[in-house]
Amino acid sequence: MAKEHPILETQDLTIRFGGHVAVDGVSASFERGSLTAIVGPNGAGKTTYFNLISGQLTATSGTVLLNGEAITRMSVPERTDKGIGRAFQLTNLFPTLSVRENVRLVAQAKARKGFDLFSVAESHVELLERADHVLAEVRLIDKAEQTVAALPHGDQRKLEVALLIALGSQVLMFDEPTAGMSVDEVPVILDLIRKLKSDMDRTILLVEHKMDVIRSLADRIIVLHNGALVADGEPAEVIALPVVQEAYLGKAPKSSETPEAPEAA
Ligand SMILES: Nc1ncnc2c1ncn2[C@@H]1O[C@H](COP(=O)(O)OP(=O)(O)OP(=O)(O)O)[C@@H](O)[C@H]1O
Repeated sequence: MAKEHPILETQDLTIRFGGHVAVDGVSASFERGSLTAIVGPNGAGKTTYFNLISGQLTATSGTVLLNGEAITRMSVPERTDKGIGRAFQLTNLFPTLSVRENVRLVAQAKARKGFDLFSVAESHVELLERADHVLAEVRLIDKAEQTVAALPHGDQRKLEVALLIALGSQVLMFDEPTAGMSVDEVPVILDLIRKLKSDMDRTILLVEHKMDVIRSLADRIIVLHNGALVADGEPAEVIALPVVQEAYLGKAPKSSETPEAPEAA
């Protein structure tokens, strides 16, 4: 049997801004159902790497593959259609409509896009059922009737994730998902991310600075430094590396220690 492609892969992915190489030959592959945290000091290239995957930026060289298909030159909407879901970038919430209607409208738009002569258009009831299924998945079903404008911030974020799922996102990307959240909203969103992985087998990429968040969620950590991938492995193994200790805990590596990765690129 042919080997299954990793759901997402970057091969020698590079972007230059003038003379500055912000992402420098990053090769990494992501298995279905995995949760990978991408870490590194400020300016390491984490958000730029995200932008290259989701399409906000186009690589100078290298390739992004989704299910084995090159998406490197595709626009953001094309990548979204293919299954890349970047969280908290949606501006198309309808604040005066209910939570359920918001999800239904996205499910409907998605169904229309996939419509062809041989497919059967889904009925309104089927779309509502689909919407409720997604809302149950993100633990927002009990708020289905509420208008979006009345939702607390944490629930609006859940709804945004629901919309990505309704759009068919296979890879969910979170760039500092707890930034700007109140203390009681943080566990809500962390719990959601955990459930997306464990209950729904989604593939999750997370840019995060907070080590406690990373420890509690990630099953793999990738470290970027000056745009390059310098470490890639299990959380405990990677966190113990001098390069990570230095960047996150302010501990300078001893001169005898070389910041080598278990699986350096
Ligand atoms: N559009 C751009 N034009 C020029 N330089 C850019 C652009 N986007 C990013 N950079 C530069 O690329 C480098 C990587 O930036 P990036 O925002 O990806 O880092 P980061 O690891 O996400 O940092 P932080 O943790 O502070 O968010 C930085 O030096 C930044 O100034």
